[in-house]
Amino acid sequence: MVSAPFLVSAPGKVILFGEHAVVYGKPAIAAAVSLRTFLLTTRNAAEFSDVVTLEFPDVDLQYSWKIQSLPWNAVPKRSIDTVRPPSELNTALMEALERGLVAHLSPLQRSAAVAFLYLYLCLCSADMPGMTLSVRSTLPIGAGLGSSASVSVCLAAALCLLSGEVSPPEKKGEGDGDFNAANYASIELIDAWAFLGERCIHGNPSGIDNAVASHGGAVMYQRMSKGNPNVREAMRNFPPLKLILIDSRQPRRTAVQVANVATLLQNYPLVTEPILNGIGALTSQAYKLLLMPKGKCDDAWEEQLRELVRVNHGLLVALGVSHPKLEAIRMAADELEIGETKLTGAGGGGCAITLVRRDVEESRIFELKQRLDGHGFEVYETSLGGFGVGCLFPTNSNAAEWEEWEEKLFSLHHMLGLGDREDIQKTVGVGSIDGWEFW
Ligand SMILES: Nc1ncnc2c1ncn2[C@@H]1O[C@H](COP(=O)(O)OP(=O)(O)OP(=O)(O)O)[C@@H](O)[C@H]1O
Ligand SMILES: C[C@@](O)(CCO)CC(=O)[O-]
Ligand SMILES: [Mg+2]
Repeated sequence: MVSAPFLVSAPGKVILFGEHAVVYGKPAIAAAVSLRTFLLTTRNAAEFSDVVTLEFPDVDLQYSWKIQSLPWNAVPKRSIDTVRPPSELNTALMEALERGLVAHLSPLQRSAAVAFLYLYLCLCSADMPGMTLSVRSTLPIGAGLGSSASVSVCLAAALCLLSGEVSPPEKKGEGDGDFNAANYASIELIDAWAFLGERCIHGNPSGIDNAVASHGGAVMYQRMSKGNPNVREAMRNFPPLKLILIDSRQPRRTAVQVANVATLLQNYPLVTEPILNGIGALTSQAYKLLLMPKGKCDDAWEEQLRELVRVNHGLLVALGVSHPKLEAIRMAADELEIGETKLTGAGGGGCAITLVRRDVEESRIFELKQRLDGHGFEVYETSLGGFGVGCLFPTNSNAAEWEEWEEKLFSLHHMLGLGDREDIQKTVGVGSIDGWEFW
């Protein structure tokens, strides 16, 4: 059990191949991005010791609940011989939460508040002191980069730390290499709780987004049925890919896009199943390509990868999850012969990625960026495959910085503009403050 204040952080992700099909048990490939969510947990002052406060300034939400008035009676009893939470939400608890506690909030705010309350009630107890949990993200919200999963992972990590379900990361010992069994168990537990947060936010998640946000790096992920453990293959020697990440700035909700594909599958199973199988098959091909030793990543290799990007996007269009703005991005990149483009994440708006040909001159990339900017789209600079969930505690040596970034992160109570985002990344970014520890 740790005491506040402390900070946790988790990354967003880019899905390179396989979104939507991954919900139906097909493989998908995703990597962590350098844009991240940060969650600060602080102890409330004495006059607020009986409330838990949630501050989600990115979605304009600040709300306090009296701890004693929360529906503790509806919380399912945990089985004493299982550490991991069940993978299904408890219906009685969900009903108790949605009945009155969050009814007045907008859908954007409500799903995040429900995720928080669900995890808080399951992981904490009615006698916990009053706390404030403040969340800020440098990820665009609802744009396909896994903002919901990075929030869920941060909530799960903070609440697991508060309740003592996980301990802060252990320093890796000599001979441990990258692996430490206790840290691995902690990440698995945070991931499992975050999956329930994702369920609160978008109904039927595959689990790939929270897996990447908690473990970091790049993974091939496959959801298994009938209680079998999901496949999560870390892809360690992920080749450096030249990607442009573009946000169409068309808002959409993953829950809606996933539900639309479910309806298509229900109405036209004979048509939709082969599309999902096709996405699964092309992802398996891409997986083999991405595992090739560096020496074999020649022009032909690159060409095949780009082809798979193009086919993947075509199949997503067939599923009905593209958007005219995403098509405009794809057409601009096609016209300038920059590479192949696909939507990433749930689609219906949000982001696209262009896998850039290695031989393209910088001037053409510059022109693409200018055209996209003219359409009001936003181009992100990000690197792939970074750290997963981590935490930072104030120490004597970082006390001065602690105050500086706390101010930077949490005093800006408005939606992030690009300037703010870059500023925050630079100031608080993992790697720029000493003391961040990763499980
Ligand atoms: N910074 C944030 N503060 C509070 N809530 C957030 C924040 N970021 C995301 N959320 C929650 O996540 C929801 C958006 O999640 P959604 O799954 O629709 O999109 P995404 O995760 O950005 O994209 P994708 O799932 O395609 O990767 C919001 O409605 C909100 O509930
Ligand atoms: C659309 C989807 O496949 C990816 C969202 O990032 C949904 C999921 O896997 O949970
Ligand atoms: Mg999401």
